[in-house]
Parts: sequence; structure tokens; C-alpha cells
Amino acid sequence: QLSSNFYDETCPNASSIIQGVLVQAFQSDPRIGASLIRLHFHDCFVQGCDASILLDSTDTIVSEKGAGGNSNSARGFNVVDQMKAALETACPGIVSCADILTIAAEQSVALSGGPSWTNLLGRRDSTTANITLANENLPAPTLTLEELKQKFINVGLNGDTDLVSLSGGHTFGRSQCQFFIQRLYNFNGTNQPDPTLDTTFLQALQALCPQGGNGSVLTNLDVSTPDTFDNNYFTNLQEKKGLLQTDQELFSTAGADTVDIVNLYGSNQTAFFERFVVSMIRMGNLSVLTGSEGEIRLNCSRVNGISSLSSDDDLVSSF
Ligand code: HEM
Ligand SMILES: [Ca+2]
Repeated sequence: QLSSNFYDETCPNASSIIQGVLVQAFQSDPRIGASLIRLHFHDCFVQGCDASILLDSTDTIVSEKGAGGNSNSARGFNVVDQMKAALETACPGIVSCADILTIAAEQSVALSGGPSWTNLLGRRDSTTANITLANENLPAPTLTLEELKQKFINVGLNGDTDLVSLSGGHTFGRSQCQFFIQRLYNFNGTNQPDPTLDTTFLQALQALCPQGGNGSVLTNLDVSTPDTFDNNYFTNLQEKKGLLQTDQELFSTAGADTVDIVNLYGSNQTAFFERFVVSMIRMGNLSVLTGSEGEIRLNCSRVNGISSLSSDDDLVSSF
């Protein structure tokens, strides 16, 4: 059972310590908040919010960092490590890496102009990772709306308000060309671009992402206010200016139950913020480890009790 006062006695400054590192990181990287909320999302969708995404590979662990949705894409790990290091100095062995991701996600939203809310805390860290599940559960940007809904339902969220609210996370941050280029030239084998893409926006994206060009070129997920957490993501969708196929489908799929929700959020930012908070808390509660389950990792990228020597070979050669 998570609680809002979990660290009140054991690490009362946990939240402000995390915020100090985050504010510092924002100075050199305006994208860091977006990257951190995405880490929390990619953590929670794979065996729950247990910091499994942060583990590096070892003899017995295959890191989720190599999964399709994370490889050459997930970022911000170094800032999480800085947060953990600062917390270990202030209150050793107390604050879990899974809670760091949760708190950092909330603060990233708040510092970018979005809502703030009370974090429920007390998650513990996994001793395992699951790259197979990561490949299965993390949604690809080329899914149909039906497939997208199913990914959310599979982890215990719903395919309407949770899906639309949380997709609003694309109100900030960046995407590489490779994740939307299928819309620009030959959409679904039609030899035509995606018809649900605004023509002027299409031309700009084609100029940025030429066929056969560098797929890692970045552009803003929210074309109108790229670094602000607001409801413009939804007004963009109403104007056929969603960047990812999975973004635009929420509005452009005829008859879908997501259309009315996009319209509500597009016309009422308060409604978006309120429901975003509800869905973030629901996502943050997915399959959490509590009590004596799991552990409090001392280093977020590895489980406790593993020496830095990773194999017998290292031992032999160290004598
Ligand atoms: C609904 C299904 C989703 C799909 C298909 C999806 C897909 C993607 C893709 C392809 C990128 C670009 C990654 C890159 O270029 O390396 C991205 C970025 C991002 N996603 Fe999602 N995403 C989804 C849901 C979410 C949710 C639920 C959140 C948070 C609540 C979120 C937050 C973000 C953020 C903030 C970024 C920018 C990260 C950065 O700039 O580092 N996404 N997403
Ligand atoms: Ca996880």
C-alpha cells in the first residue's frame, strides 16, 4: 500500500533533493522533464513501476534498455543516477529508484507548466528485468487505435480516458524521424502520405525527414508549444498536426470513443489536467512492490549484493 507520507520520517527532504537535481538538469537540457516522465511510463508498463527499466545487463539480467521502445531512444538515466546519489548521501538506503522515477515525473510536469499533485510513495525496486515483456508491452507509434487501446488494457489501464489523457504526455519532448516517417511518403502502401496529416505540416516534416535520410533527426512532439505542458497537444490533433500516427488516430479515427475526449481536452485545459493526474496516479500504481517485496537498490542500474566483478574470469585475473 502506497502512501503520501512514506518518507516523512526517514527522508523528509527526498522530494526537494530530487527537485534540486531536476532544476539543475533543466538548465542545460530543456528536454529532460519529457525524457523522465517517459522513463516512468516505460517502467510502469513492464512488470509494474519497479525501476526494472533502470537495470543494466549482467550475467543474469537482460536489460530492458535494449527493448524496441527504449533502445537509442530512452534517455535521462544519468539524471536519475544523480538524484539517487544525492539521496544516498542524505538518507542512505531509503528512497527507491521506482519512487524517484515517480516523483521526477510529477515534478517534470509541474515545472513545465502542468499540474502538480501529491505523489503516492513506498514502491520498492525489482531484482529482475524483462526485455521480452518490454518488447511486448511498450506501444509502437505505428499501431492502429484498436491495438493501442489493447496495450493499455493489457496492463490494467483503460483504452479511452487513460489512453487519451496519458497520450497528452506528448505535449512536450521530441521524436526522431524514424518513428513517424511511415506517414510522410508511402502510408500503408498507398504511395501517398497519411491523409490525416495537415499539408503544410506534412511539407515541413518531409523537409526535415527526407526519404533515405538520417532517421535520428529530432523534432517536437507538440508543434505549437514544444516545452510547455499544456493542452495544445489536443488542439494540434484537431488541426491534423499530431506528430505520431498513434497521436493523430485518437482524433481522426471515425466513430472512435477517443474523439470526444480529445475535443473535451482541446477546449478545456482544466479537464485535461484533472484527468491526466488521475491517470498518472493509476499508472503509478501498476503492480508496485511494497513492504518487504523487492529491495531498495543502492545503485539504480544494478541489484544489490552484486560486486563490480561480473564474472569468474574477472576474479581469476584479479589474483
Ligand atoms: C500511447 C502510446 C505511446 C506511443 C506509441 C508513444 C511513442 C513515443 C515515441 C515513438 C516517442 C519518440 C521517441 C524517440 O524519438 O526516441 C515518444 C516520446 C515521448 N513520449 Fe511517448 N508514446 C506513447 C505514450 C506515452 C505516454 C503514456 C507518455 C507519458 C505519460 C509519453 C511520454 C513521452 C514523452 C514525454 C516523449 C518525449 C521524450 C523525450 O523527448 O525524451 N508517451 N513516445
Ligand atoms: Ca518496470
